[in-house]
Amino acid sequence: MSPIKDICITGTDTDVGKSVLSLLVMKILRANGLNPLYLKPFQTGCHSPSHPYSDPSFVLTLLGGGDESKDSVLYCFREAKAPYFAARDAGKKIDPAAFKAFIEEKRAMGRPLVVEGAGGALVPVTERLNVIDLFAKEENFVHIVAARAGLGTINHTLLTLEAMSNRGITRPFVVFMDRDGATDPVMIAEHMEAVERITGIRAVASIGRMCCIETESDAMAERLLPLLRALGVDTE
Ligand SMILES: Nc1ncnc2c1ncn2[C@@H]1O[C@H](COP(=O)(O)OP(=O)(O)OP(=O)(O)O)[C@@H](O)[C@H]1O
Ligand SMILES: C[C@H](N)[C@@H](CCCCCC(=O)O)NC(=O)O
Ligand SMILES: [Mg+2]
Repeated sequence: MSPIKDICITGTDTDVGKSVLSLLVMKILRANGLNPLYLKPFQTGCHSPSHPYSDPSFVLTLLGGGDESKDSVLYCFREAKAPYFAARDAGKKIDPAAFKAFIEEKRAMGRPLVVEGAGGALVPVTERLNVIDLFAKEENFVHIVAARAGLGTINHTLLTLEAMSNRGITRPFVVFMDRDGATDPVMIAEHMEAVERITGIRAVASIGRMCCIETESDAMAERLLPLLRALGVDTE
């Protein structure tokens, strides 16, 4: 058993910064004495899990240490599409039971899991199930929503939280990602205010643009300390 709950990272969209947030979560967990395992069960748009454009390559290279990228992916499909369509193009189907078994196998390693979705919450993985359906079926996960920081995010964030709530995920954490560094901090505060007023969920952090992720991510990861405390990790 890992000392904290495993973590699922869902997005309000593709390209919002889930992989960057996964990296920061991995870093802050490591900095606080844990040995997390990053998983990207459904990777699309790549030839192989260790392809330089894959999310595991991005996260694990910046994290340093051994290359676990092959072990962190369950399905990898070449087309840069929703997993269901990318699998279909390859003449394959994604099996939800295989996803469950994959998570169980990784859990048995006793390391906290950091599991990144693919695209946004409602992206299809099978004909009938989407990313958040599969995540919601797993017990004892905490859920983090990576939300874009810019204008339009109130709507996308609330829709995502509603979809999660409809599947029994009622208390996710929200992190606003200012990927382009273009959003006025006052506006980000307003996004947080709107989300909290309407859902009761308080955003735990906002992440600013890093000009160089390699050199700035350690410091940026510190912004997730409130999240760690909420997860019950003893922080130094
Ligand atoms: N805070 C940030 N500072 C600098 N660059 C960022 C930041 N957040 C995200 N990016 C960049 O934005 C792009 C999209 O981010 P990322 O790959 O994390 O998105 P994603 O949500 O994981 O997408 P996908 O759905 O493909 O998994 C990447 O090039 C990433 O390096
Ligand atoms: C190709 C992207 N990078 C991503 C899949 C995004 C699907 C978005 C589908 C949609 O919402 O229209 N793949 C992935 O995260 O592995
Ligand atoms: Mg990603």
